[in-house]
Amino acid sequence: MASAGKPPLDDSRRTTGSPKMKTRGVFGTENAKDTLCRNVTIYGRCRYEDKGCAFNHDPLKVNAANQAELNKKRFNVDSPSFTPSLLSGNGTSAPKKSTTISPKAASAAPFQPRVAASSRSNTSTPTARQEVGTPDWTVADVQEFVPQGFEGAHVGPLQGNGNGITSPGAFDPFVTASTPLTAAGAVGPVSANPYAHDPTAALGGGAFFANQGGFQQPVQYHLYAPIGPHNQNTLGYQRNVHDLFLPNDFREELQKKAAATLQTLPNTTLPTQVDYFHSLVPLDLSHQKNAATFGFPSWVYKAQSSKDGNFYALRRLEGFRLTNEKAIRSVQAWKRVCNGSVVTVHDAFTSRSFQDSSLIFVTDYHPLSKTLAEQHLGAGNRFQGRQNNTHIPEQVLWGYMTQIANALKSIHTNGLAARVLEASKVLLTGKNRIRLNACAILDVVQFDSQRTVADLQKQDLVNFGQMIVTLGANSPNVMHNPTKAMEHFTRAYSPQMKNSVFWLLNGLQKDQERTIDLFITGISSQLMSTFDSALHLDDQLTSDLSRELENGRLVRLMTKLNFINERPEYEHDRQWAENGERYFLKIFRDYVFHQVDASGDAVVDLGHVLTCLNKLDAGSDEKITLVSRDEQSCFIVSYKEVKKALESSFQALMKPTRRMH
Ligand SMILES: Nc1ncnc2c1ncn2[C@@H]1O[C@H](COP(=O)(O)OP(=O)(O)OP(=O)(O)O)[C@@H](O)[C@H]1O
Repeated sequence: MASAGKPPLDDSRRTTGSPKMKTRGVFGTENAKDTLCRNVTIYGRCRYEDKGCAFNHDPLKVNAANQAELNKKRFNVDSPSFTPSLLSGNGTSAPKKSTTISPKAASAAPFQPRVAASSRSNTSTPTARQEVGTPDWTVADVQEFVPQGFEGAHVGPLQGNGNGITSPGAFDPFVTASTPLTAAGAVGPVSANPYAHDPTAALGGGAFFANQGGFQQPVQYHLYAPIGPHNQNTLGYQRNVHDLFLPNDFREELQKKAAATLQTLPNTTLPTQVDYFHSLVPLDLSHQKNAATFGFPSWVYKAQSSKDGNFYALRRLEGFRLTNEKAIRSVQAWKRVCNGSVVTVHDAFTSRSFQDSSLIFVTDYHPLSKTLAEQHLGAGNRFQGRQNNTHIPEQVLWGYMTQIANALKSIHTNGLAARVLEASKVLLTGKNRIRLNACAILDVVQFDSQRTVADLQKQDLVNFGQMIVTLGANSPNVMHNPTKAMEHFTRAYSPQMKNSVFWLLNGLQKDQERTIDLFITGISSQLMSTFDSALHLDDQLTSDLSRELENGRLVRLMTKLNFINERPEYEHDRQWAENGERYFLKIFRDYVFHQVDASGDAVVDLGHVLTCLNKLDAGSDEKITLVSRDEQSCFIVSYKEVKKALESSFQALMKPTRRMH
């Protein structure tokens, strides 16, 4: 039942008493007469109007004073509902808008779900809902109110997951808010988020996470599910809808990457600006400080550049103090390393934006990439029992070796050494596609090291070998016992692979010259096979791309049509009127999109649409019969004529003087 002090709802669904309903009854019955009945807002009328409903049923009568009062209570960025619940839970005051909400947050359209509005109803600003929220307060929205996990953080007990871990609506970029959430709050692909265990740890760990449960809305992948006739049921010349677009998994992968790239964290306590970067999003899967690789704890963020608008990965070395200016200049040489197997380095600078002295490296950002350690050695796994370190097939390992050899060739040719060659610093950016990451860092941090480049390059080869053995054994610590590690490797892989790795491991021996060039010569047959795979992939991508080619053309054509059709400012223009020469463009639109079948049902046939648009684009001589909606006019026109009308109408539209008459 609707709780006291609120308008009753017509819809029986509403009577089940959503938890939000209880929080929304802020109007006392004494001012009910000044309050527009919610049923009027939602359904246009109220069944209880004559049965004692105390609320106002005439929108015009809602007095202005009340309106002003309501406007004052409108939801805005300062409203508590925007306060991350973990912060408020900790008694931390709501961060100020100016310091916490990035400029991007306001315009982050893809992540501004309508359901964000429903989260408002969960907090102390519900009054705005009825009057302000009508445009997005559709009946369809009514049911879904607030994701459970999010609500729990405010008003209810914490949500528990199957592992006994409580998650107060922890931020998860891929949890949809538009789909009704389960009790665990997880729908759709869920990325591992360490902070879901312990949100406060994020604050201490340098990665300043804010609780944004239910804020993000992923792309609705299911809308593209390839349901349709199977190929064997169709004739050779027939096409399925999904034959016309990118393959599903590839499209989904690209969309996920785009979503990850555009992801923002509006209420984060990370700095709003780090030099010329803004909109920081942490990428680390663990909040534990680890200084093993660089001698300083490092944190990785995605950020957008205000110089060029592109997204970059920022690696921050916490607590680093630059003592020698020359050190940071060594990054210049790394900027020249342009290689498909190395994450490109763009810049390095020191920063105090994190309230300490930090060193920041700017590199390319590769959305949704994992490290090889995460992929094969179980690093970053939230649940120990879930480690799934499967044996890496020999062909895949050769692929990795080829790519690393390619990277080292380029680095060594530039007179540099990778220095960091470990599984946690190699990024997997696509299927079996890897890139060396974080190479330039030790050149700055250990600038004063006495080792020569030649020496460091030799060390690279040894590190390379050790990494392959570690990956082959699927065990991060296998190199603690090299003999056992090699025994295992010999059992699992071919003699050629074993010999290559053995050669690398002995890179420091003085008796023989060992360079990356020699190694590449030694594995040439494998290079050919990797090269061939790359060519196949290239062919595949070219063919996938060509499927999309036509779509862009047709979108442009449809855009043109829509620019012209039914422009309100031309309503009384004879050129556009019922007898005007452009009138049939409007009817053509009906012909393409609004046909009905014999029983009056809409014809939803993509094939028909594509055929018509293609013929229009080509200006075919084929004639079609266009009948007006009132069936009073009938035109027999060729596509060629429609095309001519489309072009001239569009040109007319483009002329600025057109509206002077
Ligand atoms: N350039 C980048 N583009 C996209 N993601 C990246 C980039 N660099 C690192 N990452 C991601 O950031 C996360 C943290 O990277 P990092 O190199 O710190 O690895 P790590 O596993 O945390 O290692 P460590 O424990 O040594 O800090 C990883 O999940 C990695 O995939």
